[in-house]
Amino acid sequence: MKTNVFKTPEESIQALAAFFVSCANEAIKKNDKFSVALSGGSSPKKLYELLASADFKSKTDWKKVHFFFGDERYVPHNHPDSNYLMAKTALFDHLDIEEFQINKVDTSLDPAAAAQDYERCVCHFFDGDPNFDLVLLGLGDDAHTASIFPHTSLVWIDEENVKEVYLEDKKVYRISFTAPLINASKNVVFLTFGANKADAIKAVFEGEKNVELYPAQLINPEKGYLQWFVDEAAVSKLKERF
Ligand SMILES: O=C1O[C@H](COP(=O)(O)O)[C@@H](O)[C@H](O)[C@H]1O
Repeated sequence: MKTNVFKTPEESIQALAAFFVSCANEAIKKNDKFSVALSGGSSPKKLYELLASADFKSKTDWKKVHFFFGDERYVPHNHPDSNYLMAKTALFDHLDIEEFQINKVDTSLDPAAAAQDYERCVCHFFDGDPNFDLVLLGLGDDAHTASIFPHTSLVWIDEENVKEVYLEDKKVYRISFTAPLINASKNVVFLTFGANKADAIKAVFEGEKNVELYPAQLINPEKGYLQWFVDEAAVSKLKERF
């Protein structure tokens, strides 16, 4: 595991955008395609906008990039909470790509069927043996990642790759990659910044091992490479400094 610490969120995002395109270029050179699972929430929006900017648009062959979603809110695709809509507005709309390159969760199905359908979609893309070139993740203030929230059934899933989860407190469903699918990836990257993430980072890095309470501790790619892109504020509570 490598932790990359930057002074500001902007510097973290800039470095992650550079890593994204180098990872894409390496995969395209080797396999003629690049598979990436995007994260949702608020943190990655600026990353997607940067990737869509003139500086980065020309740095990889976007026609060879296949986009998936590490988690999705169970809402229609035009709903303001939709991770797809955020990525579309910030990134897809600015790239010269085809619709088939964007693998979205079918939220018109019921939650369990949507998860099964997305599981099939992922398995089909990888001929039954999913291993993404890159999975982008965020970290919630409560140490959740993707939609693997504390004290939910998703923490303990070890068979399925994609699963629905009901969040009792928010009264909503989400569809999420499971930890085994994420851990089968070649590269896994957390983008986390801001002082509001300092307690969650401290718990994940230096807290007791308790995946039920801190689900992000589940992330440990078997053969892949785990990296964190963080700012100084996010790691300000750690005893061990980088
Ligand atoms: O709910 C979500 O939150 C996490 C963290 O999001 P952030 O808004 O605090 O950056 C994110 O990884 C996940 O994809 C998202 O759906």
